[in-house]
Amino acid sequence: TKGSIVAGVLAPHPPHLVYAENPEQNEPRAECGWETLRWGYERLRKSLEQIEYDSMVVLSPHWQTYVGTHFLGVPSFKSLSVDPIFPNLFRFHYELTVDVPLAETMEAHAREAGLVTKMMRNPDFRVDYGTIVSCHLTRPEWDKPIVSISSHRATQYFSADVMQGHMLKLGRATREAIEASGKRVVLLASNSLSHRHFTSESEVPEDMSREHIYHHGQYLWDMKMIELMRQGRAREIVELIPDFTEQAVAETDSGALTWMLSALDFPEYPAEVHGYGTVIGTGNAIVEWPQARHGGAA
Ligand SMILES: N=c1ccccoc1=O
Ligand SMILES: [Fe+2]
Repeated sequence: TKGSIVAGVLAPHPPHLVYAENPEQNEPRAECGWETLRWGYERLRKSLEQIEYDSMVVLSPHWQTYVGTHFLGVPSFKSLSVDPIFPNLFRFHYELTVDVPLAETMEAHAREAGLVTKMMRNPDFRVDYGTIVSCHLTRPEWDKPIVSISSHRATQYFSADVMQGHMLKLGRATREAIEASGKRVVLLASNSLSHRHFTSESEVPEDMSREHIYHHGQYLWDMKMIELMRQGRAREIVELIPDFTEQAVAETDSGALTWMLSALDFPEYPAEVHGYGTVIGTGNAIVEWPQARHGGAA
């Protein structure tokens, strides 16, 4: 049977959200924090309970590669992930499985589409925190295999437009690979939206009296992009991403959102916004494109 993408999710990865959840895998403990976003992830999880799927595929801005797009290619990983900037918030003992056959099919389709690709075969590789946070908040049971895709640095090396071109191709290749695999897959674009942020931390990191958008202009950009999502205007979102990336210092620089909307073939139905909130001043939206409820696969 032909495989399908059953949902696409904008699934931001601030480690603060895992810190505040107090899961047993994370060493630090919090007294509260970022509840509106965490409730948004609860609404997402409830929505995803309605669908059957085999694997999750995530593109993470925090697995940064400099020569092409890499795919995790080892069946499982078990280690400790310490956030390089927030070791006081995120020291997470992860144990995960990888859908290596699906990753290999994706890598082959991407390579045939002319992209520079590589399978990552190092069993001692430390999985990045963006992959871990987005997968944990989407599926804390950790009972589904994942594929993790790196973000290359075309935006920084060349421009946001060069990144767009690569990600449009990678999205199409992802869709074709999933269809060929026969699997039901949820895609996760693991990025924040506007990304100017505070450079000093409160005495109590989860002190929500200190949490707010960094700058009014960032908020206006976030609301513009979210409104297009709600109106089912994915193509216009993608066309705006280079300006959004540059003017809101947005984490769409990673290519993750472009990749996902391309893989979904630019849905024209309204996306479901499960929540929006700031984390150290950055804008974060949890948004679901329920593909299976709109005529199935992309
Ligand atoms: N994108 C992020 C946003 C906010 C806070 C921390 O880490 C992140 O990686
Ligand atoms: Fe990030």
